[in-house]
Amino acid sequence: MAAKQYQENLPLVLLHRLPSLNLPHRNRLSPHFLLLDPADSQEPISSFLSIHANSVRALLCVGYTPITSETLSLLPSLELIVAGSAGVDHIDLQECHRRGINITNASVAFAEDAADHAVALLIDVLRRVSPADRFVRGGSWPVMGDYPLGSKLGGKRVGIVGFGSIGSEVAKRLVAFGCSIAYNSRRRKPSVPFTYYANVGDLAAHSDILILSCSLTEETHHMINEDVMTSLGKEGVIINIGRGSLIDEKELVKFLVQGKIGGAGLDVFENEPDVPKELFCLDNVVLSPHRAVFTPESMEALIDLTCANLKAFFSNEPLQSLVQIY
Ligand SMILES: O=CC(=O)O
Repeated sequence: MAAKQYQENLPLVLLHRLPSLNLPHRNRLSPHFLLLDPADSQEPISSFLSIHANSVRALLCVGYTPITSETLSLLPSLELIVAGSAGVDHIDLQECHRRGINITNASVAFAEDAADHAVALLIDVLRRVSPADRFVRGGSWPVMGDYPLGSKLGGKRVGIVGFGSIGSEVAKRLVAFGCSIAYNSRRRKPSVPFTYYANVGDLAAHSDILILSCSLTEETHHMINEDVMTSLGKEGVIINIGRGSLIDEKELVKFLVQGKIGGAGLDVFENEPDVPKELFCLDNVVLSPHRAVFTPESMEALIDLTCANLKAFFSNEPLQSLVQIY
């Protein structure tokens, strides 16, 4: 197969995916690129890669398939990784930086849906939509009478951690709900009109709600710890659509079980798909299975972005969603 298409001069794109992951955009990509898929080959992956190693300049990473320094060392000609995810914590970024490999991600394709999901989790926690649904379905209404009041979203002080494309979509929505916004990110963004806190603990101390939409790095691992949750306070709510390990999850469970924070809406967890069982019986906690960014529409946007990045790369034009590596 490769030999035929090498002749057709299509640019080579290596697919990197766990065998369980499908490539929904295969039909859209294959007219323009020769997709080298180790899953199509009988060879073990290392010999497959060694055959193509020197020809592969671009790699398409499906889902969160890890890209380690070992994988990178098999691909000496690699110049570009197109990640099909917003987060790139499954990729060895420092090694990419050292090798001069660019990375693009999917945040811009996913931002609106991720932001919608963050707001959905938040409204659910504040207004107790999911537990109220269980109350009605479980037949408790006629027996127990009025359901306890939830609290209003408008007027809340929301601290957004990570103010990239997803964080700014969250802000846009919550401004419309009448919330006041502040944010924390690596550095202050001159074009953003909201109060900036360089320290996440200070942001928590000035917020009723923390929404996590930043990337997971060595610096942000467990950034939401005992001190930050204490600063957020007993009524405070945490929404996490970033990565589970942004929060010290054991500490979060303790704070929730002991009533030391007000609630949480969580789409991501430290050891997915395992979720701490202690959370299951808490009505002030809403859980979703790492689905914030996924809609049929966001998948279409991902395909468009993937094609655009690969076409730009092979025609020496600027990439559409280059990840800055610090
Ligand atoms: O979590 C989802 C993503 O990183 O795309």
